[in-house]
Amino acid sequence: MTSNWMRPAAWLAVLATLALPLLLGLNSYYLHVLNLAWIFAIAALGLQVATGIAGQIVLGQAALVGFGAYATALFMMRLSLPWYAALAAAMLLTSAVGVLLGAVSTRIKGHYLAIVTLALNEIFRMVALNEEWLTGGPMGMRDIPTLGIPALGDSIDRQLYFPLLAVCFVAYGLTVYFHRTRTGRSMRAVRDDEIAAEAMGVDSRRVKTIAFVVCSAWAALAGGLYVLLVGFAAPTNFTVFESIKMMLMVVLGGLGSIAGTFLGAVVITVLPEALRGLQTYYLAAFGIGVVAILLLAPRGLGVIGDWLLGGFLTGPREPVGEAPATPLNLSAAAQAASSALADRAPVDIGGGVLLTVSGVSRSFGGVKALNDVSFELRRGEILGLIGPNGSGKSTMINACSGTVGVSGAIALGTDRIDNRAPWTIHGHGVARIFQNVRLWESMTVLENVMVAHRAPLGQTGSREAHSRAAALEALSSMGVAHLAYRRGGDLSFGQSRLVEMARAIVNKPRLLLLDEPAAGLRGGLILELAQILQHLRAQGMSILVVEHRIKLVMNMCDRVVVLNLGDKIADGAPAEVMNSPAVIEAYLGERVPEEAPAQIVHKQAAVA
Ligand SMILES: Nc1ncnc2c1ncn2[C@@H]1O[C@H](COP(=O)(O)OP(=O)(O)OP(=O)(O)O)[C@@H](O)[C@H]1O
Repeated sequence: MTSNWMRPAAWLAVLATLALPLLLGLNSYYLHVLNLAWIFAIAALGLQVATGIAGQIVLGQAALVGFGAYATALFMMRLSLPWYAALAAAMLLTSAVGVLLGAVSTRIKGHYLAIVTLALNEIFRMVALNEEWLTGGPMGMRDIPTLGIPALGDSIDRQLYFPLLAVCFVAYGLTVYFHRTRTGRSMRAVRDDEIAAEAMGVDSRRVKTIAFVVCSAWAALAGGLYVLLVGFAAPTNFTVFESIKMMLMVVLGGLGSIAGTFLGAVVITVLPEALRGLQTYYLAAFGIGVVAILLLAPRGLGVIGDWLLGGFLTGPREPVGEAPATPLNLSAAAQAASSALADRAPVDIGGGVLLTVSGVSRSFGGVKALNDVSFELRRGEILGLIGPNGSGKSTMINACSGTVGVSGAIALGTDRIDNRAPWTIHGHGVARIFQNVRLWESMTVLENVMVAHRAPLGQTGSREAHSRAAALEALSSMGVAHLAYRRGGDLSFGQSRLVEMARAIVNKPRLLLLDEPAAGLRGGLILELAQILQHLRAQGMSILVVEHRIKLVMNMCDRVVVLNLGDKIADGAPAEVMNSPAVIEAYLGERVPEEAPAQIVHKQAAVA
């Protein structure tokens, strides 16, 4: 716990340290190095957004900086634009390159994308060297008008010291704000787990494109400021070595840490200059210095930077409920559920069909995971989807949520949802939980739920405040509001499961797809969960639930569909289905017609 005065005091110390070089009259060479540090800090910030925040590895940032530098110079020299218009135009043009990179990233992922972005350096070098009429070739562009402000000092480095620092701070401030917006959260969700993000309504293509646009815009700003400071641009200023240096700034600053990036940029720019006295050994000493910092602070300098930013990164924190005495406690939520149920008329499940699955098939190599499966789920119904291991249950949940493609048709009401993007299906009112819990581990529990929330159209007031309130309400209904500010990765399996449930119900979906919701929960909690599902149904949600515990299925479900080796083998009321010889055979591998459900339950108990 830090005292209230420590953070403001640290900020004052940081600001004083930044002002000191100019106030002490440091010579122009050192001021130049620091000016380059502020400029590199902006370029590295762009890289941090794409790589650290959105998880898209970019190894060609220097090419984007160079593109921005040349574009700024060309706009000023060939089109006679004033510097600010040239800089803005260069940022726009480089952002268009970002849009292209975004399009590429939807097709090429991970390390392959890194290789593609590495090629950017070579493409830039070839064009800059060979298109002499445009770029000046190997000699580059010289005599670019620099940005002098004579009133601020005798040399250009003195004049631009504070203005460059101010631009850098504005860029960092905007990015910190962006980090906690809906788009910033979605980016972090895509980075942590893209499949879960898409299933929770995040359009990953859009989010990645925005990340590349921000990355390119900040790169172009850095490139433009660079030519305005030094007055020239040559291919050798923007090589693959510079790209690697910027990646080093991001890694040293801590992947995902905005403030850390600034510290990383300062260290990587200033350290080699400070070690110049070692002459031929200075690069070796620089390398050793970087390794030493990473050994001492494996999470990067962001640990310091993020502490300085404190609440700015996560936004306001409203008080949340006390942690219950036991680690997990659903009883309050279950009690609320049962009293709400007592107040209601019995649910009408005769309100027509909500989900229609017709002739759905899906194969993985030679394995037929689903084979011409058809069934219906009525509005207000809890439909159990059961079957032995490997029978195709999860594949069916994946097909209904858009995570896998299928042949055949799946319709929600009158809308076809088969083979549609997961975020489109989520927009139709379908939410899910995964068999293996998939929270976004680096984000807080509250952020996890807020990512999935969609503010209704015509909503008055702040969308952000509305999302926070809805997320807290969903967490309360699952009895885990007290975990709101814990990191997703710090929860037990059972807690994660309940948070995932809260994330799924935050929009009050029309259809809830639950893949083994009781897995990882203790006995008492399972019964309470069953009560809560009844409550959700009473609120108008229809539920398709995969469950292995037959007793729970018998208690909770209105109807049951049974799969075996991809085929549908039964469909009907639980008791009737459990007495079906085909089901008994599928579960027990033998024909035992009498007391069948009891035997299946008994066998499960023996296995458990
Ligand atoms: N992505 C995939 N790649 C290859 N095979 C897959 C994939 N997903 C599922 N399968 C195969 O499809 C079959 C059905 O799998 P699925 O996970 O849908 O079954 P399940 O009924 O949910 O099983 P469990 O109860 O064990 O979770 C299995 O043979 C599985 O190995």
